[in-house]
Parts: sequence; structure tokens; C-alpha cells
Amino acid sequence: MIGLFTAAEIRAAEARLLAALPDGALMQRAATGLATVCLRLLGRSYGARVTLLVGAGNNGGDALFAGARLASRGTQVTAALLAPERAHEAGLTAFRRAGGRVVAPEAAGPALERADLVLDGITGIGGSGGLRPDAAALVDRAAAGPALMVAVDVPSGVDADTGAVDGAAFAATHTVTFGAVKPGLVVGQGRGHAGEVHLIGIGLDEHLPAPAAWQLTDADAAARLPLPDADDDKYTQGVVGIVAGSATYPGAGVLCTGAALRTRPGLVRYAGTAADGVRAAWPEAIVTDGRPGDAGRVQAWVVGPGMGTDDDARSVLAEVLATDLPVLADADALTMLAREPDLARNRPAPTVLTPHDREFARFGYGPGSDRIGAARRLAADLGAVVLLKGEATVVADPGGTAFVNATGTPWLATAGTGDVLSGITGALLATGLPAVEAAAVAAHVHGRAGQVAAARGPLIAGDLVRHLPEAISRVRGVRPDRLPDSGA
Ligand SMILES: NC(=O)C1=CN([C@@H]2O[C@H](COP(=O)(O)OP(=O)(O)OC[C@H]3O[C@@H](n4cnc5c(N)ncnc54)[C@H](O)[C@@H]3O)[C@@H](O)[C@H]2O)[C@@H](O)CC1
Ligand SMILES: [K+]
Repeated sequence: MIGLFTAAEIRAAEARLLAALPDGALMQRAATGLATVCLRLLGRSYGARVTLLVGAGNNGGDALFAGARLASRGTQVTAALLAPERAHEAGLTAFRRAGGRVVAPEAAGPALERADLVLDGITGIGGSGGLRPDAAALVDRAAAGPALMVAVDVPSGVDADTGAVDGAAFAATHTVTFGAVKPGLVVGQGRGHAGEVHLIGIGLDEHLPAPAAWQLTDADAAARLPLPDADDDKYTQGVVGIVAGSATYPGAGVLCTGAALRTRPGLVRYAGTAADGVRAAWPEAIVTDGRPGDAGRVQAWVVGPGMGTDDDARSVLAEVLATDLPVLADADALTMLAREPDLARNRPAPTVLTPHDREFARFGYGPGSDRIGAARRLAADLGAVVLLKGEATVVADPGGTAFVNATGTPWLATAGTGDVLSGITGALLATGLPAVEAAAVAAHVHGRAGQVAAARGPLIAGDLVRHLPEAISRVRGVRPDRLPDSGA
């Protein structure tokens, strides 16, 4: 798993490390890694043109030292200094000595137009609030040019902890970040501004605390998707019950049941008024048009998508929540829970809520620009796991543990994809995975399914269900040309 660390956590770790190192050693580690990534991206050093945007802090120092390394290898490097009198002194000396050229921000136009690569060293973890006007103007000018855009540590204008952007921010194609990945590089607007993130180790690891936020890799997700073993039968893999869709709109029930079947096909039960549609689409499911209590034994419930919000729906929701089983509540169930949150509050078994922004807002919490913070607050308030959907879906549990999803595609923003996510999550909850992990793994697999489906063109929710087996195989690292049971 990739730990995500706030600026305060990184500063505290840095302070401990700095005390044990000679002056400037840490910045040299950062600048060496930064220059190496730049050279790789440029593909050459001699004859290339690089322009640095330099603020008055250590972030500017990193840029100047990296610029010095590039200049000493024959790269033409120009530094636009936002605050010449406060620029990092040792960095500036090294930069000039290596042959770097210094210009005022107002005179940076030609250097930005000609640059192959722009290095943004205006602010890193020391930045706060929206970029000041002179910095914002420089960032806008850089964006108009043709260069590769590389951010030092954090794109300037992006809040390192939350990913919030207030006004202008450097739109990087690559971010070279030091010591640890910051949440703001992978969540909210910051995710779109960071581009590809390159992590440079500077020796911080042993000084960092246990992370409160994580990103899963394919291997992490795969480790939580156990394969059936020889002793398993259809009951022991985890049975999930689905309450979704209606007689008039069976679609949500069909998608949700299909996704559960394709995730963990041991046994899926369906109870509700979309029974005919679900039965026709999925003969593999055990279907009743009765109430949840008529469905037979399950290990987890999914309730909500397309079920309506009338009195019948409310009583079915209450019945499911009154069980001592894990419950995933989505869509119409969230609308009802926002009115009556006590139905879900502090159940004896895990509850997972999967709102998008509008559903989230009905609980009275924003979500605003701090998406991890918002998900944590609602989770703590309700004693439930909250999965806040977005370009980077966030999952938080009541104790504050959070996951930011790394997979997905904008093509997923289409009708019915949420029903599929509910089905995947429910199937994983039924396996007994801790609820926060079930939700995080489900988001990961759902995003991969979106990527697999989108590779073939615009996707609809049914494509996700069809491509789930391939997505799960990819997460597991199974090559499509090898049979999983061939011992390959
Ligand atoms: N502490 C260390 O030893 C190390 C720090 N490193 C670098 O140092 C950075 C942190 O350095 P600092 O603490 O000096 O802070 P930064 O350099 O990130 O930012 C501080 C500077 O930005 C200006 N600033 C703040 N908000 C602004 C805004 N909204 N608009 C325009 N300017 C703004 C401040 O006036 C100050 O000049 C890290 O991000 C990383 O790049 C690395 O070199 C690794 C080692
Ligand atoms: K920066």
C-alpha cells in the first residue's frame, strides 16, 4: 500500500532526519532525484531548454539546485525569480555558478515560449491559500507555452493535504515529490494538476508515523480478493443479498446483481420488486419478489439503488438495517438515511454508505474541497464507512483510516455505474473483508473495469459487468493468454 502523508507529518519527519544529517544534505537528495527525472523526461541534456519558476522557499531551492545540475550538463536553464532578494541563497549561487541565467518574472515570456520543460518551484508544502497574483500570472504564462510541465514536490497552488485549488495552480504533466506522496496529489482538483507522480526517496520513511490514508496498488487489491479453494462450496464464498430496482425500473437490480455475481459468483440472492427482470437477466441468482427476510441466509446486504423512497422502501431499508449483517446503502437508501440518519447510526455490524456529491450534501456536510476530511467527518458521525464517489473516490472509516482510489476513467460518469459498484462492494462485504477494505478494493476493481471497458470505446454500465472478470484478472496480474489454473 502507498501511504499518504500530510505536510505536517512530513515536516515532523524531516525535522528528525535533518537533525541527523549535514546541512543541505536533504535538499541535495531531493534535487538529484528531481534532475534525474527531468533528464529522463527530456531524453537529452545538451541543447535542451529548461525554465525554472522560483519562489522564495525551499521549493525554489530544490528547483535551483536541480537547474544547476542540468546547466552543468549543457542544458540551457533560465530561472524566473519571483522574489530575487529572498531566493534560496545557496541554490542561487550554485545555479549561477553552473551557468544558469536569471530573469525577472515579467521578462520570462521568451524563455517560457522556447522551453522544452518548465520546472515549477514556486511553492511546495509551504504554500497556503490561492497563489498570489504575481505567481498566478507566471503559472498562466507557463501554461500557454509548449513545454513539459514538471512540478517540484507539489504543483504550486494545490493544497498538499487536501488537493484544494483556490484560483490559479500549476497544471503539471509530472510531479516529482519527495519523501512521501501527499494526499493533495491524488485527490480532488490536485489529482488533475499533478499528472504522473514520481516519488523520490530522501530517507524519510523510518521517521514517518503510521499513515492514516492510503492508496491501494493492484497487488494490495489482489491480496484481498481471495481465490476459491478446493474446500469452498457456493455457501462458503460469502452469500450477498441484493435489494435494488423496482418493477417499473428493474435496471438497478439487474446491474447490481450482475456485478455481485461477476465479482464473487458463489451465490447471490435477490429480493424485491424487480424480481422478474433480474431472473430473466441472471438465471444464476436466487430470486424472490418478497421481502429481504424471504430471501434466505446471506452474509451481507446491498440496499438502495432504484428501490424508491416510499413507505414500502423505507420499511425494507429499516428491515435490512435491523439485521446484524454488513449492509451497503446506496442511492435511494441514502436519500432516506439523510432524512433519518439514526437508522444507520452505530449499527452492531458494518454499514457502508456510497454517496456521490449531491447525496453526500444531503447529510449536511459539503463535501467541499477537502474530500478526505469530509468523508472522515460523516463516517465518524454515523459510525459507518463512507465511500465518497469522485474522480478519485475516497473511502473513510469512523476511526479516520482513509483510502484514495487510484484507478478509473472519466468514462465512468454514466448512468448505472454506481449500481455496479454497489454490487461489487456487497459481494466483497459478504466474504468477511473489513468493511473499509471491501469498499476500497471494490472502488479499485470498479475503476479497473472502467479502464478495461473504456479501452474499447464509450462505456455503458453493462459493459462494466461484462468486463469485471477481465478487470479482476488484471488486478491479480493474470496474463490473458494464460489459464489461471495452468500453474503458469
Ligand atoms: N525541509 C527540507 O529540508 C526539505 C524541503 N524540501 C522542499 O522544501 C519545500 C518546503 O519548503 P518551505 O517550507 O520553504 O516552503 P515552500 O517553498 O513550499 O513555500 C514557501 C514560500 O512560498 C511562498 N508562498 C506561500 N504561499 C504562497 C501563495 N499562496 N502564493 C505565492 N507564494 C506563496 C512563501 O512566501 C514562501 O516564500 C518542500 O515542498 C520541498 O520542495 C526538499 O528540499 C526536501 C528537504
Ligand atoms: K511546486
